[in-house]
Amino acid sequence: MLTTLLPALRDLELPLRLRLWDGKEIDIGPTPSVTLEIRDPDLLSKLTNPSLALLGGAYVEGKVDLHGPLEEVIRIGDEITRALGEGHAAVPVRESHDKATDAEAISYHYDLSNAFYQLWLDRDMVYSCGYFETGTEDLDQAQQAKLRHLCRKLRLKPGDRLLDVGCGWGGLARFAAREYGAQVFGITLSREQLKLGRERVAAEGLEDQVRLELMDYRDLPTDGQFDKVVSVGMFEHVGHANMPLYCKQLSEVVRPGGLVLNHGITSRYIDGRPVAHGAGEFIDRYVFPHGELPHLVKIGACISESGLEIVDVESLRLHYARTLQFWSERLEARLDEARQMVPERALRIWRVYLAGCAYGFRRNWINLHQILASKPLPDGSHELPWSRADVYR
Ligand SMILES: C[S@@+](CC[C@H](N)C(=O)[O-])C[C@H]1O[C@@H](n2cnc3c(N)ncnc32)[C@H](O)[C@@H]1O
Repeated sequence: MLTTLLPALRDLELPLRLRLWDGKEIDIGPTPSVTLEIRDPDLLSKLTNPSLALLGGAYVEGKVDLHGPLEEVIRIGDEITRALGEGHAAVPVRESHDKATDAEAISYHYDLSNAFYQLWLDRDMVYSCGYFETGTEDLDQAQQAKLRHLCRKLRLKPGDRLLDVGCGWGGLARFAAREYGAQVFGITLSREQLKLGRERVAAEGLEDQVRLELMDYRDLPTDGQFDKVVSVGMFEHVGHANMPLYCKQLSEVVRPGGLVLNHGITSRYIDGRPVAHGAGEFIDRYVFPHGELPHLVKIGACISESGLEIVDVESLRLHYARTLQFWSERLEARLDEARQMVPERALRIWRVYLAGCAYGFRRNWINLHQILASKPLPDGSHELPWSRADVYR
């Protein structure tokens, strides 16, 4: 098998060294910066037709070990896959989503360990794309700027009733209450998030303003009681099939004249098929089971069909690449501590996922869009100012 694989790899001139199960080392190019240690001989035959799902899966299952900077490992894995991989056409995923399946998928990812997430997220544990106003900010600054950006787009003011759909550990809810005087109701499907989220609300003495609950978006009261609705990094879990229902919920929970802001990852492809070369397959199998990404035009269509009027759209793709780069570097710097918090298998999954997604956003495999929509008043007017100038003041 090596006789087929080695010439093909050598043609790519990658700074890669192979270390075989018997200790033998083969340099693929000059001055290798990355060593791929193949521990399972059966893997060799599969490497003649690799995919990112195969490589990532082999690492997670301990069939290979990776040595060298993770960013470089991912780049080399992508180059090998693109050059040698074939027959990995990505097919659009259309899974059915019910409450029980979604709750299980959410628990798998978000109930992993609060301590682990605390290790590499910012101080407010915001688990979504940051906002870099100049590109020189650190992670804490970028996440605070993102929370402010969201609140400004929502034109949040004291006393506003804000619903945060998929509130995570409550960072935005506390920010909106503390900085803008809003009354916030946040929902999550993760028990661990809820526990720590509530502790943090109490620690800040914000119980009168912030209520966090374990609730599915499908169970929200649809009586238009909220002035503003925000959903950040949540709709990736909804699924194509339920997207119209999700948008209908957003439209029905907000009062006429109110605003809805949806912030989330969007597909590069109109049909929402996963990223090529097996990256999407890896994410679905190991990271976000049942996650599905719609294209901007699809979520846009659903929002419009729900009766909301889209008033502003912003892409933050490179902001997410940078955020993920921070998360990945912060985790890489604290691997020994992380090993005390989660099983080795989970650590391997999260390492590949964070570095891989940073790479994917940088390469334009996926995007991130903030979509601001207004629920028109009966006469068709809305409550927004004439320009966006106030967002940047
Ligand atoms: C990536 S986290 C984002 C958390 C938070 N918005 C932030 O930016 O830090 C996704 C959140 O969506 C929530 N979520 C996912 N599916 C949900 C559902 N069906 N109903 C309610 N919340 C859900 C998860 O529990 C989690 O809190």
